Amino acid sequence: MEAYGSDDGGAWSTVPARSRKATPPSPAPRGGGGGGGRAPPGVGELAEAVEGLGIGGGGERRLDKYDIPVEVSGEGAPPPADGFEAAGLAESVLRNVARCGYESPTPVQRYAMPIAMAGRDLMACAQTGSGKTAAFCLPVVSGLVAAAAAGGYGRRDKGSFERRAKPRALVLAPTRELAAQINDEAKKFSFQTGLRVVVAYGGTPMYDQLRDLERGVDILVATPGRLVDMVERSRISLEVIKYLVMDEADRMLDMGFEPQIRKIVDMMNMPKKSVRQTLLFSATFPPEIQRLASDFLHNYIFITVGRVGSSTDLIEQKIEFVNDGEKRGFLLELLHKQSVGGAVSRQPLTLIFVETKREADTLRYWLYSKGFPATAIHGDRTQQERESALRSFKSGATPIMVATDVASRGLDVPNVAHVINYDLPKSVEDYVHRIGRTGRAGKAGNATAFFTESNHPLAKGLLELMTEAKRDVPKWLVEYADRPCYGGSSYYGGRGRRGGGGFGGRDYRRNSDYGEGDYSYGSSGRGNSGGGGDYGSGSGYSGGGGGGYSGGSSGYSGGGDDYSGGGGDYSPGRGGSSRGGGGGGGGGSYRSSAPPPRYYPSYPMGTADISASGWD
Ligand SMILES: Nc1ncnc2c1ncn2[C@@H]1O[C@H](COP(=O)(O)OP(=O)(O)OP(=O)(O)O)[C@@H](O)[C@H]1O
Repeated sequence: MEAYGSDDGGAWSTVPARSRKATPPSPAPRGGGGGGGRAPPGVGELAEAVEGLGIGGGGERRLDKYDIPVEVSGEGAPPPADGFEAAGLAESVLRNVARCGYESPTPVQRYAMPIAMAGRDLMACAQTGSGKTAAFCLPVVSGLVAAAAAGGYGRRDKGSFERRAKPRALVLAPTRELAAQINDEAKKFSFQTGLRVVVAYGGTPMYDQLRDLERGVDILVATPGRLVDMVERSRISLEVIKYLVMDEADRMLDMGFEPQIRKIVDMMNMPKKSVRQTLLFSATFPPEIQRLASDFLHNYIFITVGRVGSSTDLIEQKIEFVNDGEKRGFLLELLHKQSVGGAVSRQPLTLIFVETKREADTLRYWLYSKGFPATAIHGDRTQQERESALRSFKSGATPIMVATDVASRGLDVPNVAHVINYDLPKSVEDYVHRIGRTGRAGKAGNATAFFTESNHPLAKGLLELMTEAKRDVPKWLVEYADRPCYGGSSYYGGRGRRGGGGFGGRDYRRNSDYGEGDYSYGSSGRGNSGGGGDYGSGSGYSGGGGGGYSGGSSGYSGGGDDYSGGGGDYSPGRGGSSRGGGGGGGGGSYRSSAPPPRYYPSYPMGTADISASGWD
């Protein structure tokens, strides 16, 4: 295992060697005490590590770093489009693309748009921050515009006597904030097309959303709980749905959400899969979830854009071994070091993930007491507080946000400079999504994780992920990964019930004799081209060749820590699998005329937006 390099520099290749006050203990069997006398973090120890971060510096897009292997499987897939025009988007939609400042499509957009425009079902796996939202929104908007022009669907009923709204496109998302974000994007792409986009999610009074629906709807963006509620009250009918989209589809189909999704798709009068068009997108697609998902798809095409098993190269990742009692000290050091001009209140946008809602509040108050402008987002806060926290973070008024997994997926906050996994998640997939809140749309980002003894079951997955991302890996992580993990619940990342191997960036059908018409683009050859494994109950999936990372098992722990109640926000519940791995995409050849990223807010720092709640 010497190939993994030394411990000295930590995981960032840019970080200079530094001395540790104490080396992490050798992995011990569970219950063995763990920590082993590690000294508290010395002043300057992490600080040196942060030196290499480049947080706040520059922000130029690094688009030349990529070889983008692409794998397409399924029969009769149309070739990728070189530009938005070539994808055949309607004129009015092209104008909106230009208004957004998108000059050329991202890799996942190049491949996904022609497939969706050709009317085919699609399962698409591409890296965090690589433009998947536009990849599904643009063909849907364009398709509806074309159908309306051709008189295909007729016009929607505006203020009709029929009180039930009948959307033609339904986009499902796991959290309220993500639904709101997709709604904003879809509205931009629908500008001056005559289409109406409406959002429905829980946590807010239904009345306003119903009023909005009554004015007519073409594209409905919704969280599952609120949608079910509205359909059951006969306020929405799904009978003319032409497009069904699931963003974060692996989350939507894990054990937390699957029953609701089945109800929506199978029991609420939605046209059958051969009639509607179904598009599923995520950065992670574990094979067992792919298998479930295939129930909803008709003769679909699978694409994976980017290297199998990788997080994006744009994110510098570092993993620090800490004892539980040391976390706050380490965190303080990181934050002090990245303070702008030494003022603790002046911070680049930093997202700190913790395990529980209670911890999110505790840490937020503690940081605040130390002078750091911090807010928090989690499922126990009211929707108003959640939205206020996100706004305050986005604007930079409170540049530190402490979050549970409710913020781990999909949220696109420009210029998040640093994601800190104060508590590591239960699965490598969640880790991939969390760190994906930085390093988006071709910009660089940084991620730091605090690894404790109890994270032992995650070691193997993390090791493989970081190796795939060509990051230096500390020796202690290799040792943890090599050791059997006694007593670790299978739910926590290690190889467990579903077996190891694979990450979900590869079409599970290729393990059977399906696969005709498959083709691959690009270089690398890692992961994508290797021999398939076998998927089957109990045996798991062993993904392709050298690079496909394995690790992660699965399980469902019940009782998610962050279910936000009423209205369909997601309950992490750790359902589904923990085999993760970013599927690809990202970077590539796209450019934007958007202004360069601004890492520091330009208003006076430390002036947190204090609302009635006292914090947000
Ligand atoms: N063609 C493009 N040119 C420039 N910027 C783009 C382009 N397409 C998307 N973007 C920008 O890239 C950012 C990330 O896009 P998006 O949120 O769709 O990523 P994603 O792949 O859905 O990420 P995640 O997996 O985290 O949900 C957004 O700010 C979006 O505006």
